[in-house]
Amino acid sequence: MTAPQPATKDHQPLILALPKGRILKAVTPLLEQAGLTPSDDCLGDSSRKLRFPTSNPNIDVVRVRSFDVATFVATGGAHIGICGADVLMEFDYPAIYAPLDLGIGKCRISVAQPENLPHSADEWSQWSEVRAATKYPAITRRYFAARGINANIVHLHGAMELAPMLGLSRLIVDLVDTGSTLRANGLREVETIASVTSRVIVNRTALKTRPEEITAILDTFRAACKTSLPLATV
Ligand SMILES: Nc1ncnc2c1ncn2[C@@H]1O[C@H](COP(=O)(O)OP(=O)(O)OP(=O)(O)O)[C@@H](O)[C@H]1O
Ligand SMILES: O=P(O)(O)OC[C@H]1O[C@H](OP(=O)(O)OP(=O)(O)O)[C@H](O)[C@@H]1O
Repeated sequence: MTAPQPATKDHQPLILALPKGRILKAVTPLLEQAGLTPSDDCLGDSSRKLRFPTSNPNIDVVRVRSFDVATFVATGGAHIGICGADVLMEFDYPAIYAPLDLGIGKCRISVAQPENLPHSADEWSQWSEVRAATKYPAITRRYFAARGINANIVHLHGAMELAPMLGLSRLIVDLVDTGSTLRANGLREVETIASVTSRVIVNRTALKTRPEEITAILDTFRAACKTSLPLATV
């Protein structure tokens, strides 16, 4: 890649949307490898700033909630982003192209229920309705609809594991990695809906209007992934 030239009035920096939290930590070594090190205050919690320059004068980073990364990229507010496949599956935005799996943020999205209930998904074939707590209403509806079951959703934004014990729902649909959060709350995984890793995502229009710059960034991420993948796990 040729040395990046500074952005000018007529040539605005590309915006890369990153999720705060665990993915930001995991992706930092990849950003460094890709020559996109954000300014120091991007990684700390003390700054109230949300937009940061990087070591590449043509690329600025914005730090947003993980679900909002997809929305910023789909609407064109950001040209590129990094987010979990769970978020992409939930929104299914046609404006987003997800060309690169970074292999970080590995987990799965699963259905879980209290340990003391019969735990075979076969039992569900008897049901026409189920109440499920989740922050993934679309994924949950689709999953149960494919089995002929109408899912009544209790839409939460965290602590889904509390829902069955407090009578909000029979099931939850949530992310599982080690399974320790489920176990600590008397739940067990019944079925995996999908495996999840984090992807580099691109706004399709931006890819058409600024193809060389975006392809160059994708190439640097690809190269960075090859060299640092074994270290870059959440
Ligand atoms: N336990 C986990 N193990 C590995 N990856 C995870 C785990 N939980 C979440 N992820 C991945 O990290 C992404 C961000 O999750 P994180 O928990 O950091 O944010 P969040 O709490 O969902 O976001 P916010 O605080 O913005 O609502 C998820 O979309 C998923 O792809
Ligand atoms: O299987 P485990 O290794 O226990 O990981 C699963 C937990 O991780 C995520 O929560 P997170 O830690 O991000 O907290 P929050 O979403 O409730 O804020 C997810 O929502 C589960 O609660």
